[in-house]
Amino acid sequence: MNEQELRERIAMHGQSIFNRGLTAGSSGNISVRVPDGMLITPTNSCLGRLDPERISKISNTGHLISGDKPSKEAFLHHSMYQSRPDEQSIVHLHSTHSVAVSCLENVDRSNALPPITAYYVMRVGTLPVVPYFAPGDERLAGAVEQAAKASRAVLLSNHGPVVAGKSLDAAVASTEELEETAKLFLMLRQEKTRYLTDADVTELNQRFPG
Ligand SMILES: O=C(O)[C@@H](O)C(=O)COP(=O)(O)O
Ligand SMILES: [Zn+2]
Repeated sequence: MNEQELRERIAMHGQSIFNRGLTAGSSGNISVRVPDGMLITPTNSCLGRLDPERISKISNTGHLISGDKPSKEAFLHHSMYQSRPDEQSIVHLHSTHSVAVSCLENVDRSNALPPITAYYVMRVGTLPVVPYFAPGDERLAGAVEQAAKASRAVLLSNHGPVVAGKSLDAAVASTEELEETAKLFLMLRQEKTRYLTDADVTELNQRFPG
């Protein structure tokens, strides 16, 4: 996809995400790598009403090349790309059930969600939880960079998910699957539940690597 097509696809996904209530107001941000840096949604923009021409383009050193002022989380996207050189896109949302899990006191901070379904294991895998810092706090960079070495998805405490993918479509699909699994996890909290076993997870990772 060329840069113009990527801009249009960011706007298309933003609108779809917003229209389905997966993030509200001006929350969330989306980025895609381009050869000379990244495209990222402007700060305070509503994902449902993005203008492809105004999407920010920033260099690999963090300088604005064109478009509106970038998301305040651009540094966080940059850190995640550093940890995951094969990933091409990152999505951060305030999707309700994922945010709810990020607020639980006794969540497993090495992996917030159990393997409930095969598709979750294939699309997300593990979900380390990063300590709380205010949005835009640069201390998030180091924490996310470290956590993302082992997982394409991280959960920011009392905030929400950040998910990388090998394409924009893949990053969006993984973020949606994470949200559905967070919802199932919360629905099943009072129920005796059979999660997938370690052997099931190993088999899935062998059958569907990457
Ligand atoms: O929660 C926040 O403030 C940010 O993480 C966010 O979701 C939206 O920030 P901008 O991308 O700067 O609009
Ligand atoms: Zn946020």
